[in-house]
Amino acid sequence: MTIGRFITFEGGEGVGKSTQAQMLVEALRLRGLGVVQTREPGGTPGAEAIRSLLLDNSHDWGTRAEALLFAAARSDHVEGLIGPALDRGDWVVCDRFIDSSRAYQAGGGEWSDDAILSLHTLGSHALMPDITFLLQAPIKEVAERLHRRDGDNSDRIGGKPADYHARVAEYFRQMALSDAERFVLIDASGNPEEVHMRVMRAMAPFIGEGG
Ligand SMILES: Nc1ncnc2c1ncn2[C@@H]1O[C@H](COP(=O)(O)OP(=O)(O)OP(=O)(O)O)[C@@H](O)[C@H]1O
Ligand SMILES: Cc1cn([C@H]2C[C@H](O)[C@@H](COP(=O)(O)O)O2)c(=O)[nH]c1=O
Repeated sequence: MTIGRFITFEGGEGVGKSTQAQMLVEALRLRGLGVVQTREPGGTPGAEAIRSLLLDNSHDWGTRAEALLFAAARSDHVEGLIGPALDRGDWVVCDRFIDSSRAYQAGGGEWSDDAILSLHTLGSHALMPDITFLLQAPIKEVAERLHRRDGDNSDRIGGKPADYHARVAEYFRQMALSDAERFVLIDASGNPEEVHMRVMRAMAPFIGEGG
């Protein structure tokens, strides 16, 4: 008998989070588990509306408004979807969560980690994932994937300068190193099936396949 777990995928733009989240959801469902698949910013109608505001290139939000909007979207998402799913005993697989705010708005931006976590306490009862997969792959490989998918287009945050994204990547890495119980570092290079195998190897103890 397994209990529902809250699993998040984190990492920089285009590293393969959505692809791996989808593959994990299918693998868990094949094992008969109830799984809710979701993403941030978004996941509920209210949070999806905030997503459009945040990522649309038509308005350049200041760093304060940006962090507050991400926290507001997350609050609606936790209250409307994630919390109820976990209460039912379902598994939740989420593409990005609080660690993205820590990496992008604190690591890449001007907020402190404490400030971001305080907003999370106010907005979302400080809910933390049970397992966080941090996907990492060489910049060149990821750039090729992004170019194949998006051409020269990017959203407001994806289009920020390379040094911003380098700070975000380093912050993700530091978070993972300082919380090795929750984070699992995944080598996201190679084809999607190879990456999925690495994720499933790390999942084995949680789904009773640890041998
Ligand atoms: N292991 C892989 N090898 C090659 N291509 C991949 C791999 N994983 C994902 N892709 C492709 O790379 C692109 C980015 O993948 P995906 O959308 O899963 O990344 P993401 O991290 O969720 O992106 P974003 O940060 O923009 O949401 C997609 O076109 C996807 O099909
Ligand atoms: C949750 C969250 C996200 N972001 C940024 C990261 C990305 O640039 C976009 C989300 O789009 P994608 O579908 O994952 O590419 O938003 C952020 O800055 N802070 C956050 O908390």
